Amino acid sequence: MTKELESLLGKFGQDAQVIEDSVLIGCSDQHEAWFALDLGLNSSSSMYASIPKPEMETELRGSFVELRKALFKLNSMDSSLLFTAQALLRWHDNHQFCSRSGQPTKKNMAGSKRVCPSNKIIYYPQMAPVVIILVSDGSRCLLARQSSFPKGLYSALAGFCDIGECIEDAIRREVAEEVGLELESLQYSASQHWPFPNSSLMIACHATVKPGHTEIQVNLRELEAAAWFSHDEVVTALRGEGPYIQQQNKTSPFSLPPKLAIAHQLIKEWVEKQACSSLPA
Ligand SMILES: NC(=O)C1=CN([C@@H]2O[C@H](COP(=O)(O)OP(=O)(O)OC[C@H]3O[C@@H](n4cnc5c(N)ncnc54)[C@H](OP(=O)(O)O)[C@@H]3O)[C@@H](O)[C@H]2O)C=CC1
Ligand SMILES: [Mg+2]
Repeated sequence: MTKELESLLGKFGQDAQVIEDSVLIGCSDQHEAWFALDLGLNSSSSMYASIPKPEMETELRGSFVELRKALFKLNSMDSSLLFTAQALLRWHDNHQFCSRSGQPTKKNMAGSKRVCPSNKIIYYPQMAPVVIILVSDGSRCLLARQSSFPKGLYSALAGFCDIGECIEDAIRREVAEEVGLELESLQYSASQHWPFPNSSLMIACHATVKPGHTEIQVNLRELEAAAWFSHDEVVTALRGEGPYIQQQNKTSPFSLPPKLAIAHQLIKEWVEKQACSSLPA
């Protein structure tokens, strides 16, 4: 495989030395190590900037796709490898220098850390903890959208944990800040590594509001809109069949995050719980 990569880089006039910038992202069932290498095709300042993207696509008989867009097509194993690759390669790119000495840092072979040769400080890749919460009032769930989301897409509330905060406090604060609601109960669901915008550890929970306390006050500095959605509306959106919703005098199909996003799993879990609780005893 290294030979194939050397020959590919050679075709584009690149030195095989760049392979040393690769990072270990996993291993196959047959114990073959998998590495990722950033060819820097999108960066004008990169040392690989001379590699023309269209020619590389022709050579590899494929096309480069933005990772966020690929989310709609990938399976969970490929996405997990690509998420690790994206997060780790970006971390190395952003930690080229020691923040104490200003000297260049050096990557270890696997790419699991960088060391400053002058003062021996070790830098490890970091993930920011982010809480993601699906709030329910018993029969409806609360979904919100930011202006940067694709039209009509609503997701669960999310936010970065502040320093010194536990997960429970971060959840209660984020929900209060973004929609002005007070939570009654919390239940952990699952977690996910998420490489956007940098490496985050998404911690997903279900939450319920105090009975009768359902009035939303949308914080328009953080969100474009937030609303309660019924079980039927969410089921229809999960099937990809709308319904249409009114948004800034325009109608857009109401849609939910892609299957690989933990928000999708939280929403699906909520729908299943609702269906079970409505069954006759
Ligand atoms: N996988 C999934 O299913 C989902 C993932 N997400 C992810 O969750 C993340 C957080 O959601 P979001 O609602 O944006 O968060 P927040 O509600 O915390 O709002 C984002 C703001 O928080 C501040 N902030 C605090 N700490 C950080 C940090 N470590 N990195 C970046 N910004 C920070 C920034 O404010 P300032 O600019 O004022 O400094 C930023 O603009 C997003 O990155 C998103 O990709 C969200 C929904 C679903
Ligand atoms: Mg938020």
